Amino acid sequence: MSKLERNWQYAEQYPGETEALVRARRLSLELGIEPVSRSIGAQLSGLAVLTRAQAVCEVGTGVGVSGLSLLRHAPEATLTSIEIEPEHLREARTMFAEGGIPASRLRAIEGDARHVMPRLNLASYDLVLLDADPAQLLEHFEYALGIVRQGGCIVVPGAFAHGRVPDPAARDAETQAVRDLLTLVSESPAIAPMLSPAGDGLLTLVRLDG
Ligand SMILES: C[S@@+](CC[C@H](N)C(=O)[O-])C[C@H]1O[C@@H](n2cnc3c(N)ncnc32)[C@H](O)[C@@H]1O
Repeated sequence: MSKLERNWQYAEQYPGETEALVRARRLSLELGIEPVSRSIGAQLSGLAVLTRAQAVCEVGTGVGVSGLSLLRHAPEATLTSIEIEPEHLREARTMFAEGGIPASRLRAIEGDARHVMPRLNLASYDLVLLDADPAQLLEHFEYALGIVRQGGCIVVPGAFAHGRVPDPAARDAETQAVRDLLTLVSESPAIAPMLSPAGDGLLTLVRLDG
């Protein structure tokens, strides 16, 4: 194992998780839903604190690993979580309830993010997580840009598309969609982008303009 791989592995194993997170992660893997990695979960928890999050939106609930992470250290925050698969959302509701998240802090919306996001209030979210279908990432990003407040963040796990983004030979549509987003935000004067090698890559975008 190279030094970089050892560093990465150490960072992934370092964060502690609550029992609820351990349970949700296990269920997620059993159901074949890829949850955010432990280090990304820890970064989501920290970002919710740093942005003083009160309103958080996530696209791609899964069974709740990212959502539980987002709410972990932000007791004031409520989560609007969008999921297209009813079965995933049903399991997630159970995981949130078992994790002690009261129903008042969770607005779980079943539906396609492309239909739900345009109905959300503009410039009113402190933090928006995009973790659904990579092929729809650019579309989700455009909506996210509309609903995040100035100084708030849009967070995109999977920014390396399973390691394919840095590989010039990888030219599939999903990889290309992530590359297109990386290029778009790096050229935008309205966004401060940060790309971390945590998990499968975590892209954090701070909205700068009014
Ligand atoms: C990678 S999993 C999310 C994992 C979750 N964020 C976690 O860390 O536990 C992606 C989820 O997005 C959902 N999804 C895919 N396309 C969607 C869409 N257009 N709108 C809403 N949800 C979608 C899938 O059903 C799946 O549950």
